[in-house]
Amino acid sequence: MTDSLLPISKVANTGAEKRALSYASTIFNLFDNVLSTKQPADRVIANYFREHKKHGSKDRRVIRESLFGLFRWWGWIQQLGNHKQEEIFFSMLASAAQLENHPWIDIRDGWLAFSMQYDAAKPLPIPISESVNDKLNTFQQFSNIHTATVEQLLPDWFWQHCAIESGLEKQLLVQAMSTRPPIWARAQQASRQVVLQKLSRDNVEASGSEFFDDTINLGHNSLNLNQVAAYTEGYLEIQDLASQVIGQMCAPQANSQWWDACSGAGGKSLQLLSLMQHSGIEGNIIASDIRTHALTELLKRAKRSRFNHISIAPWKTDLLPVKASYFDGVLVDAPCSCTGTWRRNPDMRWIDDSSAITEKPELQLDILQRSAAAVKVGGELVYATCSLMEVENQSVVAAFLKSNSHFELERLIHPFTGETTTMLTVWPQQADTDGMFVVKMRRKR
Ligand SMILES: C[S@@+](CC[C@H](N)C(=O)[O-])C[C@H]1O[C@@H](n2cnc3c(N)ncnc32)[C@H](O)[C@@H]1O
Repeated sequence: MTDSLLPISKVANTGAEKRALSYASTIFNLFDNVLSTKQPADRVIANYFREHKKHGSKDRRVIRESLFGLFRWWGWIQQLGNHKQEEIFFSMLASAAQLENHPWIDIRDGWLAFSMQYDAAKPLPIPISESVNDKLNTFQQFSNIHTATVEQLLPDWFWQHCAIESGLEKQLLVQAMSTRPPIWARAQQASRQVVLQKLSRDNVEASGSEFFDDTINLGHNSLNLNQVAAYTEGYLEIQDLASQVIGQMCAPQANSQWWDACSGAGGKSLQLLSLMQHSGIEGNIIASDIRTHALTELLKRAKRSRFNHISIAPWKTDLLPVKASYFDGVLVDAPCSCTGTWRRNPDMRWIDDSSAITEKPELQLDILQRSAAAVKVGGELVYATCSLMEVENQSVVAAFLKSNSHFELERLIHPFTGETTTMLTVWPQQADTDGMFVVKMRRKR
């Protein structure tokens, strides 16, 4: 990471102002690096902390949360002006801290004191409600930018590709996209009740979910999983609830043969194994990916969770790495724009552009076509993405079915809304999750 310096002329008079200046220059460095290199903020911040060991846990939290706050509200605060100008950057930091209701009021007020909005007679109100409309009002008053709108929190190119038309639905989506979802996980190798007891012994706050009987909600507290016995002993896997919907829609039968054609490090492969176990005898899973190191990680996770019926078959060429017409089920969890995971990575909505969406459908259709050859007659083909965009979802499936009339769509019941559909989108606002898309097709002949 190259050092990017905020030109600071302000002089700190109090301890809080000194800390505010010091945090501001670190956050500016990170923020400017993310924008200029277009590398994910998570990676930039992890590299920075690896190289700068001086920061304690509170520093790390202030820096991390403030950086993510800037990206979460960037659609509004970028209208304050050029972030490379000192007073403007302080205004941006103070706004983001206020919109996020950060608990470090002294730091926020330090930034406010150096900002172009500073007026000693007008302290910032705390806290503001979680409603995105209330936040918009507060921002408009603070900045005097009365043209700011709720939709601006997501980039224009997102709206150009998004099927949502109703104003209310848009608002609900932005409301969800402006907050972080809880950490969702799954119980495996034991009932949820047993896993919740194990978590409680380690003082980890957790609860069940009404939707699936193995889902666990770990809330918003940050966790060091290596100190959580339920995790190290393989009884707990972190997996967003929307992602869990995909395994649930696969609904693998006992003793069935599944191929996870884009397995990555195996989030869904492990879920499929766990579901098979629930329903009786564990079947077999073969996991494939073009990234062999992800498959190595998958084998480590499977070992920790004591799942034996899994093997790997990396894609080395475009030729099928597994037997043709053999599997009861094939899951294609295709590479995509990841717009459904923007709640956890708010930087991605500003460092990506529309090519993140428009470049993927050709590859998605190609992987789906090639993988379909592995499904046996009567077997199932599941296509999934963590995208919310029609061009990566419904359009890819329609193009596939047009030239593969031996497959037909199956009906699915949306687990959060009860709606029956053939093309199931999980929207983040439905159950406080990421966004996902899933379709199930059956091979007729
Ligand atoms: C959405 S991720 C999969 C996530 C994974 N299923 C999980 O649940 O953790 C998509 C995966 O597709 C893989 N991929 C990309 N291009 C591919 C290709 N041409 N063939 C097979 N896999 C590919 C990526 O390496 C990535 O791991």
